[in-house]
Amino acid sequence: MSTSTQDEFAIPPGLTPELMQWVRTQSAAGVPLPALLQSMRTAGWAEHLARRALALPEVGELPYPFAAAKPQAGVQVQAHASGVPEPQLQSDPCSVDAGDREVHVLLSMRNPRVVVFGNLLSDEECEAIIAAARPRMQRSLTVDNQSGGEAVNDDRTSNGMFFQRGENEVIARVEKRIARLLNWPLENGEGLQVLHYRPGAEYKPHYDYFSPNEPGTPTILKRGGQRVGTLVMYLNEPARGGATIFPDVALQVVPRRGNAVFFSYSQPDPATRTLHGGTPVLEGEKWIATKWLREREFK
Ligand SMILES: O=C(O)CCC(=O)C(=O)O
Ligand SMILES: [Fe+2]
Repeated sequence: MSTSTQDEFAIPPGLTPELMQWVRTQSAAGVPLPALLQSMRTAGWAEHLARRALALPEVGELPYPFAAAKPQAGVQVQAHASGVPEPQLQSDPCSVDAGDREVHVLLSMRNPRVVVFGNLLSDEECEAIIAAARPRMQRSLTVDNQSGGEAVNDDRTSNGMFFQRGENEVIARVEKRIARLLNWPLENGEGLQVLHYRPGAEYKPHYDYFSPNEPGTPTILKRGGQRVGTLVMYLNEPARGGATIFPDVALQVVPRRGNAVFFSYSQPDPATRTLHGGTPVLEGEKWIATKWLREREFK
């Protein structure tokens, strides 16, 4: 008796036909899921009902396709098809052709959108990037009032430097590979940033997008718009500590040379659940290269 047509328009318990129609219209117009969720919260919908309407997993529940809930008709669960970088993973491949290299897919999470890649960089490329960055590292230390010496900065205790886009042959090759892997124009990428963490150094949890409420943000956005994605590439391996963590979903990515963690955010909003940080290095040191991706050309 039940047909797929009826299923498509079935109204989930606790929701109204008007609401579901609104969801379908908004979704078809390309409004991202985090924005729809926020609108429904603002309109007074209970969190579990708002999530039900959007076919989003309950807080603490596994995301689709692991959850029992199926997406509602017209709702794009893959809200990242346009507007943010996204690797080509629709056919569940074990590896992706990034032009000059087969990159392995090690983990794929939908909400937040996180993908862990293996074999993105060769050992030689990691070494070359560290060697070129090392003499240019800036110490992000502050003066310690107590000792008169230098003390580490509270939130970000690594040292860093930026390369120009395409600055040398290795950088240009890697940038081209990233553009292909993430289906995002090379010109929308910021210059590669290299960070070096010594024991005790960390990067406290933060968002990579520019907070809409900060006075300096409009000026920053003139150069290419918002950040919409991040690729953190591991250039070496600390002996202990130094993982990249996503506290909202208790995910911990362990640094492994040549691997990378990618995440995207379709809104500058905590609803994207892309809060992340680098835990303190406990033993050894940690080198990473970060590529931030903007909405438009970054000049
Ligand atoms: O050190 C890490 O693993 C995270 C780095 C990070 O958050 C960033 O570069 O934006
Ligand atoms: Fe970050």
